[in-house]
Amino acid sequence: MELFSLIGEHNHEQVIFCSEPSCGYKGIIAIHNTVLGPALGGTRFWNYASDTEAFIDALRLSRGMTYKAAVAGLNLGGGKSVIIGDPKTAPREEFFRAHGRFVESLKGRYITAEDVNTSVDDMEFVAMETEHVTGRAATSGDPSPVTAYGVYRGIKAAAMSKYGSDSLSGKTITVQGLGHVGYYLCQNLASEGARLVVTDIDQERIQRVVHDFGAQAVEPNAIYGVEADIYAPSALGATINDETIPQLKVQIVAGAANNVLAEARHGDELHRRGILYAPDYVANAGGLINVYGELHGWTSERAMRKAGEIYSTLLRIFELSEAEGVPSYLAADRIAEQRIASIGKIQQTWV
Ligand SMILES: NC(=O)C1=CN([C@@H]2O[C@H](COP(=O)(O)OP(=O)(O)OC[C@H]3O[C@@H](n4cnc5c(N)ncnc54)[C@H](O)[C@@H]3O)[C@@H](O)[C@H]2O)C=CC1
Ligand SMILES: O=C(O)CCC(=O)C(=O)O
Repeated sequence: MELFSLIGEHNHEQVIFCSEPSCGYKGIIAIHNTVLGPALGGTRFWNYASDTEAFIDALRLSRGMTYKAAVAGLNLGGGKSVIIGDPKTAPREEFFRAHGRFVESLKGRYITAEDVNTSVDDMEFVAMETEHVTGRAATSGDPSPVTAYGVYRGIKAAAMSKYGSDSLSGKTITVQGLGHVGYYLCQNLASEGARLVVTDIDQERIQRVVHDFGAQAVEPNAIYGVEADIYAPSALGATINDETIPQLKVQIVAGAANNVLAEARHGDELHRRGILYAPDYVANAGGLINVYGELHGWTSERAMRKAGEIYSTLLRIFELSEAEGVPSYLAADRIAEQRIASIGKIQQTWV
């Protein structure tokens, strides 16, 4: 593997490999682009099969954050970090304080927060070593309810574009992943009368959603073939791929997961089949909006209001996609790239 060719493929600015042998901590911090501001993105804790897999995940996730911040109109760049290890057995305080020290070494170029398998409690350990951490207990807390609300608004926008009405009452929605975001997403959807078909690899999480929202559960791999209106991927990425696309019997794909498309060409394929795709980084920007508030005077009302705007942002993207005859993921990318380019030019003036 040629490291610099991978870093150069999407113009990442910086990647740091971090190690603390005393506790076995191994982490990677990837900064994709800081034209709009410091790179903000959560920390994912995952038992990666290889260091290469972790490295590529950090690259893909951090790039997504650049686009997410740009389209949401935030003054943030894109970054993300991953910790390699078993989240069930690793010593939390040692790992997250070690991670915090490496975040601190970047002096604010990278700001962290929660992601898969990391919690508000973990961020408190990070905060013992650096101030460049958000999603703190005393301020904005767990971003997941805001992320879920934004995804819910995104699903409604997709319904409006596809069906001419944004009502989700009576619609069948499949939800994959019932963790921090997935649970609250189901709550939002159920409260509007949607019929939920759900899956997870964790039985307890399934039972909670079946019990609380009357959802029907299916096996993890059966979710793709369920006849439904909308598929909401809300676990890990790359679930829209060569294997799953032919199984889909839905009209809309809109969920919380980052990097839903295994490759860009899978977005082209959804478009070709007439399946409306709400670009992941647009639909799931609520968490970023929430933690961004921590840098600029956070209030719950402001975060929810701004996350609600995901509805109009997505409608704009769907309109652009239709007007220009391009897939929705490309329309979103264009909006992000235009903002980064134009603000980048303004900032060339020395002040
Ligand atoms: N937490 C947040 O505010 C934000 C999260 N996201 C993204 O949303 C997704 C979910 O995040 P969280 O809910 O925070 O993570 P989480 O770790 O709380 O939940 C993920 C859930 O997915 C399940 N899962 C894993 N593999 C699966 C599979 N193959 N099939 C079915 N279920 C599976 C896990 O058991 C877990 O319940 C991730 O892709 C994350 O990057 C994006 C923006 C913000
Ligand atoms: O929501 C968060 O925890 C911070 C932002 C982030 O990492 C994400 O949107 O994926």
